[in-house]
Amino acid sequence: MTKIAPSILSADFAKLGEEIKEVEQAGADYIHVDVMDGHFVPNITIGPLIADAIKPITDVPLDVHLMIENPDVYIPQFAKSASIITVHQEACVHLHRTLQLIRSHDVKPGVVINPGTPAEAIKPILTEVDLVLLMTVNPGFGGQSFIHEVVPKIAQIAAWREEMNLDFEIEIDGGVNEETAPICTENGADVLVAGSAIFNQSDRKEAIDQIRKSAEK
Ligand SMILES: O=C(CO)[C@@H](O)[C@H](O)COP(=O)(O)O
Repeated sequence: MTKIAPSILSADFAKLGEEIKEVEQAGADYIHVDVMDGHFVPNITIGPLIADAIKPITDVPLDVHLMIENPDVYIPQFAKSASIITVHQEACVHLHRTLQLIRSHDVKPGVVINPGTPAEAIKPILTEVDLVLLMTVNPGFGGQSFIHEVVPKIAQIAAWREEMNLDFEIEIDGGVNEETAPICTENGADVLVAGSAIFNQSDRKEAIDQIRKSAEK
């Protein structure tokens, strides 16, 4: 079954705990936590203190997406709460070492690439990851439109996964909704991140169910 990861970037931060409880009860598979530093991306969001505060209120694994420069500095802090930590290929000077650092903290390592980065940039490290996250918007903000030109990269990563006999998950993030979800899954995606398509709806269960249903058509 397609996994759904609500992105709390689009939640109401004044009642974050309630928002997380609601998507947990609505069947979320991961809670997607967008960490932005105002340098790698033009926005500032969540730090390790917030991730630590979220962790005890939910049984859903935290999928922490680091959109920050020098991620190695913050990995030990986020490792206290995260089940998965993803780092950007574009932000890592020594990507292989950074992925091993994440695993050394007993956290699943994942790699992310921006829409403008070719799939080939991460081919040499696919053996090191539990998850590949393909951005279908330029990172920094929720509510943007899905960039369709990324779709062939989903299929390419899925083909390499099969050829190399690997079993990492493929996650898609940005502009995912009922219309774009099936495009992702028919090309090999397993996990769909959705922010505005879930949190902008009053009935979060209905929103999650609809995205999942359309993804599995
Ligand atoms: O990482 C990001 C944005 O940088 C995403 O996780 C967004 O939060 C997704 O929001 P929607 O496009 O689903 O509204």
